[in-house]
Amino acid sequence: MTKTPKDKAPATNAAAVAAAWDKLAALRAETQGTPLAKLFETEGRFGRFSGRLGDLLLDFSKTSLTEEALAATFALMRAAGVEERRDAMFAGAHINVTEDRAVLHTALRDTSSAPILVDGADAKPEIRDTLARLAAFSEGVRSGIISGARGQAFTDVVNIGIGGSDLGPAMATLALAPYHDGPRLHFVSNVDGAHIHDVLKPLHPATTLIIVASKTFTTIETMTNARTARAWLVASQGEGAVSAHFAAVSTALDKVAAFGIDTERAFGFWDWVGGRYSVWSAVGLSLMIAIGPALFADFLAGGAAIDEHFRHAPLEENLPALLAAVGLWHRNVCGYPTRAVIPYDQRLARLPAYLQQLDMESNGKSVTLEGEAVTRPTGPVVWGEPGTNSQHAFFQLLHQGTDVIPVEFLIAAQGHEPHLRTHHELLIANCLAQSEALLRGRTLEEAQAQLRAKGMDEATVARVAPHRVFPGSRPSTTLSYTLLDPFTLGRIIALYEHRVFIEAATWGIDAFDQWGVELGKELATDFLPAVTGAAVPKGTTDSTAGTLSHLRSLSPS
Ligand SMILES: O=P(O)(O)OC[C@H]1O[C@](O)(CO)[C@@H](O)[C@@H]1O
Repeated sequence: MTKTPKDKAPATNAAAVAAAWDKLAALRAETQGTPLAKLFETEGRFGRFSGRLGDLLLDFSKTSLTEEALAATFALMRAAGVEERRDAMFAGAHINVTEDRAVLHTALRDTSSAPILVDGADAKPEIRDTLARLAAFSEGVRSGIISGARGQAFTDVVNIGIGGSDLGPAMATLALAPYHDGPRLHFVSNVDGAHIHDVLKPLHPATTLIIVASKTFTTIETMTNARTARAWLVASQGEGAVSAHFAAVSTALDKVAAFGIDTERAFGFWDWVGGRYSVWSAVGLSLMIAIGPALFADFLAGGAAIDEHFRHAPLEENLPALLAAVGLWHRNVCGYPTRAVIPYDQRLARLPAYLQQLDMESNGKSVTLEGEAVTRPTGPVVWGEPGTNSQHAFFQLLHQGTDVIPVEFLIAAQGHEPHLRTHHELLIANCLAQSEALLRGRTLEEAQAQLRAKGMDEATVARVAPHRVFPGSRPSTTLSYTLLDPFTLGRIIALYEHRVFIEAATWGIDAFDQWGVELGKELATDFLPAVTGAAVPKGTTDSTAGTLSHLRSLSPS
């Protein structure tokens, strides 16, 4: 695709954008203070404030969005050029302006015959070819045809990567545990030696395959862990075993070769796939080995189904747009700085961490596409833990703390353990009860009545009742679906990807770079010599120098 100035700037209408923000602020002022429960007095709220796609249901009726506010949010998105920017992304325009790159992770899950042009060349043949090589390799490992240096089948696979080269496959592998029929999967990401030590300790080198996943193949954590794994393998199997026991996933295949990994075992991807969007690419190799290429194809198909929907459904019926509308309303209009993601699914335990990178690395930005300071808050803090565990940890603050924290619940109608149906019923009951309780709260009068009903004297009622008041009107959304299968996981991830995209496009920021992280990488490299004995870099504060000197005095000589 030819780069034109049009690629670099979305079609925004500044006056209309400003008017839409003003309208939203005015609508908020009108309705602020109205209890959320009161909104349900108007019949049909659930129907009007929910969106469906097949069995996916996004219920956002437990938010303070009104019909007018929702319409104003869509007007804002349109004025900000969200639809044009979406089309530009799918067309391969260089919408990642600071890195001058196309953004086409969606191409990885597009199995249609239509070509996808990246800088004038069809990307599809290479995508198909890589997918076929990944499938052949995965099947080989799963069947034992591809084996270790001494002919033993691989029982364990260790993916070494960090950030997008770890979180996606690690999150998805746990999420899809019921579908595993391949070797055991392990993930090493942290440069803390404890991580690789603990992962490798129970494994046997003769039956372990190591996948080094790194888009750049320069990330210090990954390269350090890869070298440690190599030494671990060589110590017991000899240098000659490296080619049989290592595979790599990267865009830098020259660096993979320089590391000594066989080119037959190297799987490429492209600079138009951002790290945090790369689980759909060869970075998903570990997942494919765990669940097999056919189910991996289902996972891709789930993503593609949301892409289709995102491209063609009007914003008013578009699930990513509905989720983004809630996000923008909460972040910018209501001023809530964080949002909690609470999957009522133990196997989605890593989803909050995955979404943290997706959302916060994408939208943690303070300048616009034009390089000017933003004038409104951008990405919120995203955090969470699975329910019901989180109920016994931080839900106290969600219910009675001084901050309003919108919650995004996820729940399946079915679990994978039909013999434990009671557990799943309890899970659903808890999820729904929490969203209802956050919404309704409990008034002082209700608290007092409850205590009186328990036979408490008036003095105790007066003392205890205030502590049992819940303000309520705490917003939440609930995403529900049949079962967390590969297709649905693909849909959930793509849904969130496009939500992040829409929010970024509305704010006019570049969601696809991560210069803030690059800064940390540079500084750590500068500090390494000082940790091992050299002088601290010039300009280091007393604070850092003092702590470093303390650590050095305590480290083994
Ligand atoms: O895949 P790589 O190049 O090793 O990078 C790992 C991660 O580092 C980052 O650049 C910064 O954390 C992420 O965007 C990326 O997913």
